[in-house]
Amino acid sequence: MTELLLGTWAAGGSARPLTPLLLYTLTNSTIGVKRQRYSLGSNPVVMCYKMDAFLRGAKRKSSDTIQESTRDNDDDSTEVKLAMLASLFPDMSQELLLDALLANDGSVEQSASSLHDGQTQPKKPHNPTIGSQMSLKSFASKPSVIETTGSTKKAKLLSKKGTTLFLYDPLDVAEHTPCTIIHNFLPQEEANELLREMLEESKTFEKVTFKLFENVVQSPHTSSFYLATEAEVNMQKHEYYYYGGRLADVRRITPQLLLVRPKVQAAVNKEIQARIKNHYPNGKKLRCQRPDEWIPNAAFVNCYNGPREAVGYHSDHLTYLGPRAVIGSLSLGVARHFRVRRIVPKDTDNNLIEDPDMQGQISIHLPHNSLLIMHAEMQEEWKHSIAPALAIDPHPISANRRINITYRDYKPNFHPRFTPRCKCNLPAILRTVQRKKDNWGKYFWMCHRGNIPGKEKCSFFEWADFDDDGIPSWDKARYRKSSTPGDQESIIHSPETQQPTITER
Ligand SMILES: O=C(O)CCC(=O)C(=O)O
Ligand SMILES: [Fe+2]
Repeated sequence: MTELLLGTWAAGGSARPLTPLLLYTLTNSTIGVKRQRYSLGSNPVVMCYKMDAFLRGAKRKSSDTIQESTRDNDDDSTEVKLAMLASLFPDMSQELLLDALLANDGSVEQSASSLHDGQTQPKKPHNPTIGSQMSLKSFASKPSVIETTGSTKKAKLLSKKGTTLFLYDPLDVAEHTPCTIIHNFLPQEEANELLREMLEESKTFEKVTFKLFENVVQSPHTSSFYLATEAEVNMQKHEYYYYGGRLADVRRITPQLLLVRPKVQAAVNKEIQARIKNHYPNGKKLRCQRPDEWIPNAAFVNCYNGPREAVGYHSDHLTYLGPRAVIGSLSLGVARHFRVRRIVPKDTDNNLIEDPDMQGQISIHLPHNSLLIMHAEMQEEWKHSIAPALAIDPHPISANRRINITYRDYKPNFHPRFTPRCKCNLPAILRTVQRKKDNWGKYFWMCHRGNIPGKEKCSFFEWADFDDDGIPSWDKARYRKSSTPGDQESIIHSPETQQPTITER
């Protein structure tokens, strides 16, 4: 089946962008997907950290035993399996294929035959154009009761293996996911003005081009990155690395983005406190969560032009945000569905250590002018995606487009001048053990040079050491020594940081 799939897209030799599902086919080598050349001409390779979902399965040396043990194989292989099914059932939605896969315990063959025979009755496709706000309170379900990580009370688990739970009500979102959603976040005209501004900007956004195995491929949507000052733009372009490469398209913040920023900052900080009080054990922040104010000093802006544009399941990279990062994500224009699912660890015998229903997919409806806050437990323990849609409601201002602005707090003490460097002398990336029970939740640094075409990653691996407040061990030893005492935030604006400083390593 793999042969068939790859044969389909690799044939002919003419360059064409890969679809999201075909991208998934390349993410894992463990089930025997062959590496094939796929030429996209001479596009420069720009790496983007948001493409984690597509890159996670890049080849590794068998000698890297610790890294091997922290691999995220199952998650990747689900995506590969989905792509296989998609090649056989091109007219079926990803959601239905996933349902079939989950109902058949991950077997592609069984899923294919049940879909073929009509045994897996595809649920009536959820119509993403429905705008009514439903609440789970109207459903009398009998949920199993499971203690979820970081919750003060026993949360009712409503997600089910093999199904998608659709959430619309902010109270349901807060209870069943690590997110908060605020509808009608901005005054209407302000939201529309920001949307117009970003639509204009997005005319020059590009698909991120990156390397997958030995292939150069493109992301299934366009994006750009915004910072407040010219100094920050330069610093970002020259000092920060994303999968072994640098971001080419980094821009100065626009007037509307600037106007909205303090509102996002105030709302996110308020919601962080509410989350801590109402959802975390003993009303205390999580270990490694920063106690200081969340400052949105950077924004990734994504544009999804039409229902097929998407982003695959991934966790956002913590390399420059630090552990337990919080992200404020503003949606404008066409409403789309934001999918989240828990990463459930396995024991040494590869058995799930939790109720399989914990892996059930949850879909959060993101209408125009909604602010979604991904809380501190999100990136380490959950994955998220924007799935391709069957249909969309055109928006009066943006037609088929959705704009998404993810405001992020780049922490000065996670600037690449301070983070560990691998043996290739590149800043390492920060990851978490997600799939394995052993060392689950532990942070580590590793090389990501293997994502540069023609380059191999090195064997660098180092457990990360953060204190209760998420402050890295080098903070005292290195960071404080070389920054203005008592003024850590100033480092991000400091002209001296425009010169890469690697002497301390
Ligand atoms: O478009 C969205 O809502 C999510 C985008 C996202 O996950 C990202 O930028 O990392
Ligand atoms: Fe993301």
